[in-house]
Amino acid sequence: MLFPEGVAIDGISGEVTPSTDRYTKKLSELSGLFHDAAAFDKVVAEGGDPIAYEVVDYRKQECDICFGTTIMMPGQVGGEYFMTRGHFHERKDCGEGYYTQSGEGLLLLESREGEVRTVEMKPGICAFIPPEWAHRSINTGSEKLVFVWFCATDAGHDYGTIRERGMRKLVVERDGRPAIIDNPNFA
Ligand SMILES: O=P(O)(O)OC[C@H]1O[C@H](O)[C@H](O)[C@@H](O)[C@@H]1O
Ligand SMILES: [Fe+2]
Repeated sequence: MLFPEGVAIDGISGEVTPSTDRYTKKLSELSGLFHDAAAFDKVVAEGGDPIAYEVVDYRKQECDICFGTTIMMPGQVGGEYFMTRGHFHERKDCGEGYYTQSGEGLLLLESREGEVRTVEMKPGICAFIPPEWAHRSINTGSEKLVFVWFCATDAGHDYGTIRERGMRKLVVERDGRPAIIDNPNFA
């Protein structure tokens, strides 16, 4: 039987207390994601394989909804900002919400039909991710980007589609500001 509880979420650190699970993605685990492979190898080697992001869950299998935080470090690879892998949900009826607590970023979304949208990520903005839109978050700031996400417990992740062909757009720094450009490697 499940019991109600208040879960503390620290909007600066992203810590969830109590949490049920967590994982850390080191930059080296994101091989193939960034357009500049040589720059990627260099940042991994010279930066001591930094943490790119961490995900902390509050998830109970006996319940339909779950939530947690994603804590994204600032950083760049060949001018491209640190980002998450990006995924569609396995369940085609499942959307998601991302409520930014601190930092600044861009949520890059791509529909199955190939339409691209971005939603600004900053404190006070809750991004609505409809079903069947792939989503990738990108830390465009110089601080941690911390957001609370909530979705169906069994939404599932389809990483393969984005891993194999990338997303249509990249988010890079141009003149000190984020710019959305065509992905030259999009296949
Ligand atoms: O799973 P990624 O695409 O690497 O993104 C990292 C994580 O971001 C958010 O927290 C989502 O709600 C998670 O479901 C996702 O796993
Ligand atoms: Fe998701």
